Amino acid sequence: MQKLIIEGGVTLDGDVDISGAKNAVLPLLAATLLAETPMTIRNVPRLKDVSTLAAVIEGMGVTVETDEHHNIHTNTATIQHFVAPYDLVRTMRASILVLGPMVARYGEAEVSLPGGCAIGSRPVNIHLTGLEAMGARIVVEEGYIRATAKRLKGAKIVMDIVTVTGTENLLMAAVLAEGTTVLENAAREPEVVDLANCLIAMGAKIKGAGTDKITVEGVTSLQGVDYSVLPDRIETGTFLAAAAITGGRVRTLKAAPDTLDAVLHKFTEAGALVTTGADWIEVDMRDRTLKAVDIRTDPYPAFPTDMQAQFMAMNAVSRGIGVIVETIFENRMMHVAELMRLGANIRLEGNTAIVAGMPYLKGAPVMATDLRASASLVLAGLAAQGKTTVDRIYHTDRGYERIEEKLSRLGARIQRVNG
Ligand SMILES: CC(=O)N[C@H]1[C@@H](OP(=O)(O)OP(=O)(O)OC[C@H]2O[C@@H](n3ccc(=O)[nH]c3=O)[C@H](O)[C@@H]2O)O[C@H](CO)[C@@H](O)[C@@H]1O
Ligand SMILES: C=C(OP(=O)(O)O)C(=O)O
Repeated sequence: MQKLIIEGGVTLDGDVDISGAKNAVLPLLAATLLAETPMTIRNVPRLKDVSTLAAVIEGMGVTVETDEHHNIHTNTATIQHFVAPYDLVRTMRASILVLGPMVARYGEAEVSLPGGCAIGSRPVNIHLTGLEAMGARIVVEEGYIRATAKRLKGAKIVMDIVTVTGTENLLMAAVLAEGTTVLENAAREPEVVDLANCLIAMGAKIKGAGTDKITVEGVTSLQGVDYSVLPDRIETGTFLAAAAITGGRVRTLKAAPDTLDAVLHKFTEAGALVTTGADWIEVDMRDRTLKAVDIRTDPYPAFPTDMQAQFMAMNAVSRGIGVIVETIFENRMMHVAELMRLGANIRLEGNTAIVAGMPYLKGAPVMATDLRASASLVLAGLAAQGKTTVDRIYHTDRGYERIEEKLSRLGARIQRVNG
């Protein structure tokens, strides 16, 4: 198993290129199932999750070619069957995203029930009731969701909870349904908008993406297009946090500043100098004091749960006390115990963490429990005195492309080792 070894205490300084967004490319790959002609997705990050979803659709018979320029080319003409198997789905819950497009276009789909994961139980009931409202017959047996429909029918769907992949799945189902679908209490995340923009380019009729009410007029077919993935706002935020936590300066290039308002506001509140251009963001923490901030996670445009752990690491070495409330996932505080192994002073009360900033952390062996927990441990390791070893970095590789190379170029002493 691979690990990251970090010698902390280096002030980071430099520019870093941001990759395409994991949470945008996954629904876009699923959307290629809707295309009757070949399709190209550009700015694809090289991530484990991308290869997993590519394997899911390839397993169905779709031709998937990845080139050396971060592009994926797909062709659904060769599709043979409609099953997303357990051994792939269990490694990545977002595989559920193939359900909506498959049942919409082919009238049947069989997707392993994703099950829970480290951060929460994460049910998919809203995906399923939404498809049922569109006329799909859903049967859950032997660990699989089997969905069938002659042709989906437009419906008014009010989602109980704001769900990102739920909104995306129902959006991809609605584009080929007969008649009008209205998705209420829809997720407003930039990745939902990116998917809608791609679907519109493919020929879909969608209004309201980016608001909580999305209206879709179904069409009978969609064509493949050439589409470039939105920059990853969470990778961006993580590298900016690396600047803040080491008292340095990092400029993230090929970024999308307008997707990060809530996060940038918190960097400013934490004492950083934040500057932006059309496609870059810089956090400068040199000669400034890092201050603890209060965070409450909520659906977009509020502060994202996927940046909560990284700000926890920042608070751990800041001046003052910061209160962090996680409202999206019931078990997304597993990094607390690991950060405490590095000397962080954190009191956990349910889904609230009270973090008292310490003058310094000290390196230690720690274990990643999930993707963003791993990012918080890397950040804490960059700030800590001495050596930190982060184990189980297969979590990191799900969502960060060559994190150690990108951080090394900013001056970090970090290396990936086997065993
Ligand atoms: C691939 C992807 O895009 N992943 C993101 C997506 O995950 P994902 O789409 O899985 O997260 P959701 O937005 O669906 O989850 C929000 C909350 O709704 C609950 N829920 C969801 C669906 C459902 O049918 N029933 C239900 O109860 C979940 O358990 C959770 O408590 O949004 C999350 C919240 O911003 C992010 O942390 C993830 O990085
Ligand atoms: C929770 C995350 O991803 P996923 O939904 O793919 O587990 C994440 O990106 O932080």
